[in-house]
Amino acid sequence: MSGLLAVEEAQARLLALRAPLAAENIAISESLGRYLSQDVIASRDQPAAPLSAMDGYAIRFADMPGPWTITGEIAAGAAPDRTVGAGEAIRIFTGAMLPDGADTVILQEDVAAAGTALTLTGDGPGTRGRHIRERAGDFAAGARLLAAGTHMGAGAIAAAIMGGAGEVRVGSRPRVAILTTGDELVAPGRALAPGQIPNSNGAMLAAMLAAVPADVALPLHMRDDRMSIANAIKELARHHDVIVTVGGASVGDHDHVRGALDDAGGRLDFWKIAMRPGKPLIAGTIGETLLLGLPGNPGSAFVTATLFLLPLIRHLAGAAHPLPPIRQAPLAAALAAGGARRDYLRARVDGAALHMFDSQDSGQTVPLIEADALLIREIGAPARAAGAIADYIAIA
Ligand SMILES: Nc1nc2c(c(=O)[nH]1)N[C@H]1C(S)=C(S)[C@@H](COP(=O)(O)OP(=O)(O)OC[C@H]3O[C@@H](n4cnc5c(N)ncnc54)[C@H](O)[C@@H]3O)O[C@H]1N2
Ligand code: MOO
Repeated sequence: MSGLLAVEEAQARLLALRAPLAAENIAISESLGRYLSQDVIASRDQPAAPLSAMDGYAIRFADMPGPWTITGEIAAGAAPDRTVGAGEAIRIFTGAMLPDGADTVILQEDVAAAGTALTLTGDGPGTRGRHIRERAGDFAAGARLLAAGTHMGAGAIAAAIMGGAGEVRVGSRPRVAILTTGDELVAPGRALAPGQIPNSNGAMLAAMLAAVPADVALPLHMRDDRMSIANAIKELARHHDVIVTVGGASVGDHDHVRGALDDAGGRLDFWKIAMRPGKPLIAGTIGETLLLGLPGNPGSAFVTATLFLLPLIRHLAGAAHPLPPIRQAPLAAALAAGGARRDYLRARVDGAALHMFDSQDSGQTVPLIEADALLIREIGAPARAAGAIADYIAIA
C-alpha cells in the first residue's frame, strides 16, 4: 500500500523531532524508573577492606586444626583493635572487618568455645581465605558502575548507593497531556445515553504512562469539534512537552485532530503508518511541543502507545534504547500469511510459546486484559507453521 510510512521510519522520525530534555540532579532514592544522563563512577572500593562473610572466628589457616585461644571480638561497623597471632582466634561477625594476621574465618557451627578456649568440632574451612569477602570484590573506586542512558531499577539504585552516590543526574520527566476526543464518550462509570460509550482510552493511556518517567496530567476530554480541539491543543502546548490525543485521527467527517493541529499553529510531520492496528497515527509539533495523535480504537491506541508514545517518553527522558526490544519465541499455532500492513497481533507468551488471540478486532478491550506480547507479522509474510520462530514485543 503506497503512502504509508514503515514503522521503523516513523519511530525514527518521531524521536528525531526533539532532543532529550535537560538533565537534573535528584536524590538517588527518588531515581526509580529514571534514565541516567551521566555515568555513575564508584568513589570507593566495595568492600573497602576484607570482611567476614559469616559469623565465626577469624584465624590463620596455618593453625588448622586448632585449638585456639580467643583474644577478642570484632563486630560489623567496628575497626579491629588487635591482630591475630599464631594460635589465636578473634570472634567475628558477618560484615565485620577481618583483623590483620587472620586469613580465614571458621564458622561458629564448626567449633566449640569454652571461656577463651576454642576447639574444632566440625570440618572447618577447607581452604585458606574461606568466608572472606576480598577488598574491592564487588567493585573498585573508579569503576564505571552505570552508563549514561541506564534505566534505574532497584539493583542499579543499590549499586550506585554502594558506590558512594547520594544523588544522580537523570533526564527530566516529560510533561504529558492526554486529550481524548469524541462525542460518544462519557466519563468512566457515568450513565450512558444511546450511542454513547465509556471513555476507556484516557485512563488506559494514563496507566501505560505510569510505567515510564512522565508527569501526566489528568486526561482532558473534548467533543468532536475542530475549534475546541484546536484551542485545547494550543493551550496544552504552553505547558507540556507531549500532547497525546486519542480518537479523531482517521478520515471521517468527525475526525478533527489533523485539522486542529493546523489551526493551533502546529506542523504535521507524518500521518498513516503501514501497521495494523494503528494506521491513522499522527505526529507533529506545536512549537517545542510534540503532538502524537493515536487512533481511537482501544486496541489501536494500546498498540500505538506501546510502539510510539512510550518510546517517545523514554527518549525525552534520556533512555539510551527507547524502542521496545524485539524478542523471539516459537508460534503455538499456525499463523496465516501477512497482508499489506505489518500486523501487531495481541498475544500471550505461555510456556515460552506465542499464543495469538482469536480476536484481533482493534475495537475490543477484552484481548488487552491478557495480552503480554505483540506478535509481529511482516507485510506479505508467508503463512507459518506452529513451532516456527516469530518476532514479538513484550508488553511491560
Ligand atoms: N474510511 C476509513 N475509515 C477508517 C479508516 C480508514 O482508513 N478509512 N481507518 C480505520 C482505522 S485503521 C482506525 S484505527 C479507526 C480510528 O479512527 P479514529 O482515530 O478517527 O478514531 P475514532 O473514529 O474517533 O474512534 C474509533 C473507535 O474507537 C472508539 N473510541 C474513541 N476514543 C475512545 C476512547 N477514549 N475510549 C474508548 N473508545 C474510544 C470510538 O468510539 C470508535 O468506536 O478508523 C477506521 N476508520
Ligand atoms: O488499523 Mo485500525 O488501527 O483498524 O484499528
